[in-house]
Amino acid sequence: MSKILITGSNGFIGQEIVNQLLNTEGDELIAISRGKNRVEHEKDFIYRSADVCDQETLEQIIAEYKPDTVIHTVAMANVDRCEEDPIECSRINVDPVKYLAQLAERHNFHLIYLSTDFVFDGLNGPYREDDQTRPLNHYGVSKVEAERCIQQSSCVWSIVRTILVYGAPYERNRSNLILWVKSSLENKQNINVVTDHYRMPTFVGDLAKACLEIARRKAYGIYHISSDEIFSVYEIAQQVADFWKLDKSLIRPVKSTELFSKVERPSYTGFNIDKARNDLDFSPTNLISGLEKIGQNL
Ligand SMILES: NC(=O)C1=CN([C@@H]2O[C@H](COP(=O)(O)OP(=O)(O)OC[C@H]3O[C@@H](n4cnc5c(N)ncnc54)[C@H](OP(=O)(O)O)[C@@H]3O)[C@@H](O)[C@H]2O)C=CC1
Ligand SMILES: Cc1cn([C@H]2C[C@H](O)[C@@H](COP(=O)(O)OP(=O)(O)O[C@H]3O[C@@H](C)C(=O)[C@@H](O)[C@H]3O)O2)c(=O)[nH]c1=O
Repeated sequence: MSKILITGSNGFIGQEIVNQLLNTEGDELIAISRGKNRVEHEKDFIYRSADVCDQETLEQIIAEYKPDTVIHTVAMANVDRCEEDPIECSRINVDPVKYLAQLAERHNFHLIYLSTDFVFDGLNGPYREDDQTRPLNHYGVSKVEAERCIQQSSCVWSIVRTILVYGAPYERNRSNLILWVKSSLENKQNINVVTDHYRMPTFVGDLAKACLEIARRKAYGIYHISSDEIFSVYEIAQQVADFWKLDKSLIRPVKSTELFSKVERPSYTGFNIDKARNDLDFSPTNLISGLEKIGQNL
């Protein structure tokens, strides 16, 4: 039996990984997040409320439970907040990763780190794993720095980059792009949606499955995990309206410069996912199937 420790287990992606891991046999789970545990499951698991910026506590937890793998999802993932407070962004997004890489060297575990398409500038997508990074904002800079800390260490590592993750969240009060569009249109609210951001949206179940496959297969290096369909965010909103038969006229097309005056985001990302297909048998959920799955879970 392998021991997998997940940081950020109360987060959108963390909760999905926790549930998938508990729903399959074979691995033992240790979960860490800041507050009280917010995942209830019929199967017991070890939960420790801890701040990953607290190095002493982190080392004590690693030394006590001796995980084989650590999946690190914790981040300040609000891009605007990262821009407003780059010091806090670096404290949460970089420092714990640097320390986890050192712990991975000392305690011999496989470190799996969640990263993003925002490491790229959006001028040459879809991107391959070895393409040159060039982040446009502080969030992206912090993720590149964290990636570099891992790559420069001698630990055993995987970096999982992903894009605009959506799905039915375990906690019903949590939102993401699809649920925001759906609920706004249901409530007859007008929304401004960008026509010049192109993404390959990622179904959260696919991402969690890929992280666990990487852990189980000991697949090392960088992995790009997303769908393989490129849409503008405006097209995604249109598809949501079509799928749930909502009023499309409430969706107002706008340019990103009208919406985001301070923080630049990459225009055209998307990933080449051949490596994940080959090494992990990764097979992405398309947007319509993702919407169907959300519909079944709401
Ligand atoms: N969501 C997306 O579309 C994408 C996400 N990613 C990456 O995936 C990862 C996970 O994202 P996501 O699940 O959406 O993020 P969330 O914000 O939903 O989850 C982050 C979790 O980390 C916890 N946390 C934050 N700071 C600390 C800390 N100091 N110590 C312990 N726990 C902490 C939070 O706890 P609490 O709830 O208690 O505050 C929260 O549960 C991130 O690394 C992000 O950069 C990459 C691309 C796209
Ligand atoms: C708030 C808002 C966003 N959008 C668009 C902008 C963007 O393309 C998309 C999602 O906007 P958000 O501000 O939620 O997220 P944003 O910060 O753009 O998205 C990112 O999240 C981080 C964590 C990542 O790592 C990325 O992969 C990425 O998907 O929706 C609108 O069109 N209208 C709006 O009112």
